[in-house]
Amino acid sequence: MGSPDIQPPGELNPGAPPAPDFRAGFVSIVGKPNVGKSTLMNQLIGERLSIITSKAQTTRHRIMGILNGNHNGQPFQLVYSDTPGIIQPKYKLHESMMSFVRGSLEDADVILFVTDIFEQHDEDDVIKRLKYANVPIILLINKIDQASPEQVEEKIRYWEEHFSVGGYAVLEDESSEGGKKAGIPDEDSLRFNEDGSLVDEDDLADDETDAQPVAEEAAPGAPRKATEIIPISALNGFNLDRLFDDIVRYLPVHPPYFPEDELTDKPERFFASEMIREKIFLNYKKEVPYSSEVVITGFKDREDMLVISAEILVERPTQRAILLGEKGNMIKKTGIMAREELERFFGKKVFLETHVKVEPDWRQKERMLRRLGYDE
Ligand SMILES: Nc1nc2c(ncn2[C@@H]2O[C@H](COP(=O)(O)OP(=O)(O)OP(=O)(O)O)[C@@H](O)[C@H]2O)c(=O)[nH]1
Repeated sequence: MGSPDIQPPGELNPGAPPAPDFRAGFVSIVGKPNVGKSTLMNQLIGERLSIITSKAQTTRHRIMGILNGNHNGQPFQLVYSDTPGIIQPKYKLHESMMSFVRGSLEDADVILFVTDIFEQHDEDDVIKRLKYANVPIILLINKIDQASPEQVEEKIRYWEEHFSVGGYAVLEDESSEGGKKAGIPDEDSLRFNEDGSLVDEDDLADDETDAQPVAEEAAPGAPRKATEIIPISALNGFNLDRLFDDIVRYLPVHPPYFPEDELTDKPERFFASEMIREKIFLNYKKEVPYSSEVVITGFKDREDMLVISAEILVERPTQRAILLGEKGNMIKKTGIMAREELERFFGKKVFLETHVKVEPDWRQKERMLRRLGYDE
């Protein structure tokens, strides 16, 4: 099963007024580090906007990905926000990262709370942040490709107890039929009543035929719970059609926020620095990736190629030595990998030059962090 099948926008003509039933909204993807938030966003968007590595805390910024489309006749614009994994801040950098999470939750029309099947973390800090968000929260159990149906069932039960389903109640409408999935475990067991008990599909059958989507708000100020729980595999695209149906259904009726041709709120330079940073995460161990930051100092779009200059900041001379490697071997390897990735992303030949510079304690310096774009 692949990513959601989305029709091109069709009636979204620039300058033309949007359809009266146009739906648009902000969807925030939040959760602990390394649970698969960036993988999910890239799958939902169909573009590789967010960098992905197997190391925790790869994402440092809030990255918006914009998707226009037409889903079962419903024109929509989705503005996804991939956010840094929620952690207890140790550095000023972490505080800024957490302020991106806060900002994305304040804007959200729908929240995707991503957990993974093996997660042993204590998610209380995530739940605390979600408690009073008065919008639908879809709790996703990711990486189920690595689990048995029994393990998935067990995890669903765990989440029913810890963040039980309730709040926004949405009835199925006919248009979602195609999006329903044979899930793991079977789909019926994933529909819940407000009290957290399972929905009896036979009871629903009569109502479903002419039911319209209904979003029932939780009482103002009441602590929020998950609106529903969906097991997924972001990597394999499993259950993402079903998730997509639900996201579109929860979107408010609203005109588009961004022009149709806009893919993201971030400039090209941002993606260039992120791709170089990703290769640093892949090639170096321990503190080095976490102590590194990439600043694009030159970005020239020539007819035949992109000429990109990047400065890699590290905190200590020893880290600079590691980054460079013996006779500059390591930085050369990283540069080649980054250049290849940049060429794929920009669809053009790239000339990349990198310099490694020591900037002591940049992660702790407010002024430096502001310069590096760590403010909302
Ligand atoms: N098996 C499996 N692995 C997955 C799945 N989704 C993500 N991963 C892997 O999990 C790791 C972390 O994925 P990311 O998407 O970077 O996770 P994240 O939550 O954005 O991480 P942070 O940036 O640290 O917050 C990567 O190695 C992914 O390939 C999945 O559905 N199945």
